[in-house]
Amino acid sequence: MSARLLPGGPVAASVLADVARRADALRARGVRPGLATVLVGDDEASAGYIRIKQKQAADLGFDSPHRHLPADAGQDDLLEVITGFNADESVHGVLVQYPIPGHLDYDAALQALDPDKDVDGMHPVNMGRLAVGLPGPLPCTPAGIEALLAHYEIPVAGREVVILGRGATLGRPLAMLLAQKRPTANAAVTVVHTGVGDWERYTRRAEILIAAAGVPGIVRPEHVRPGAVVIGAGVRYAGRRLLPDVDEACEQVASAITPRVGGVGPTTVAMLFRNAVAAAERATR
Ligand SMILES: Nc1nc2c(c(=O)[nH]1)N[C@@H](CN(C=O)c1ccc(C(=O)N[C@@H](CCC(=O)O)C(=O)O)cc1)CN2
Repeated sequence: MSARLLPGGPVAASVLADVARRADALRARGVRPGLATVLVGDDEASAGYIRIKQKQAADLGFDSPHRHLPADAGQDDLLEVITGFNADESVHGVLVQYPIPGHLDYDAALQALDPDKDVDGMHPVNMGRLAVGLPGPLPCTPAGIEALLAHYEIPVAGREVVILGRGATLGRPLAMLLAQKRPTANAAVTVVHTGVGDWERYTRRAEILIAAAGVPGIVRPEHVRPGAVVIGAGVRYAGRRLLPDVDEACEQVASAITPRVGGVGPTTVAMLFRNAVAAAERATR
């Protein structure tokens, strides 16, 4: 068997088309959506992602003020930039590009953000909203995965979804999202992690297996139930080289699978803009 591929590009395009319509409607009533970005240090990959986001912002007609702090900036410098954007009414969304230099505290920076401007959906208030089912910005990669499954009409409701990985940015919020009572979710979700000695006992049961461990090549064909849908969401980088969690050979066992490059990744950026346009709509209602 060779699995059907599930590229993220068409999913992202459809989300961004909706964002473009909503941004046009905002501008028609005099509101230009504003997405601010913050980069600390000289990480080449992060600078590249910021450029992608700024280009996308320009294409969608967003303002995108940017602050680049030097690698030796202090926590106070970072907090000053964040509180400045919090107070700026022309800025509806703010993101601090991850990673930041090791001497800085990312969680503290996140907590300094106005939760209503948190376009990454990672502020504890927004995680809490997700946990209790209140509306709010959703973490981008989990939201991208839900959108990808819906786009390819892969039924999720009532099915056995196993997530390998319990990280705060991916596995944990994704479990909350896919267990919610909505037509594109409503699954029987299990979260397992690599600290569980026999984690493959769980992954082999999955009708939909989502690899979110960040361990290159950890999911091999023998860990996959034949005919399962496999979503590769966890990645590591060696420099700029992408090292996915899912071994290529899983294509021979799965019925459908995300490509190793161009799978979940592109949906993450689209969801960022969906959160940003929603923040602008909320702030100017
Ligand atoms: N504040 C944030 N920081 C970071 C995030 C984030 O969502 N918010 N995510 C990553 C970086 N990132 C966006 O910022 C990002 C990374 C990768 C991709 C992507 O589409 N990757 C492609 C592969 C491209 C390649 O070959 O390298 C893919 O997965 O197919 C999009 C966004 C960390 N920081």
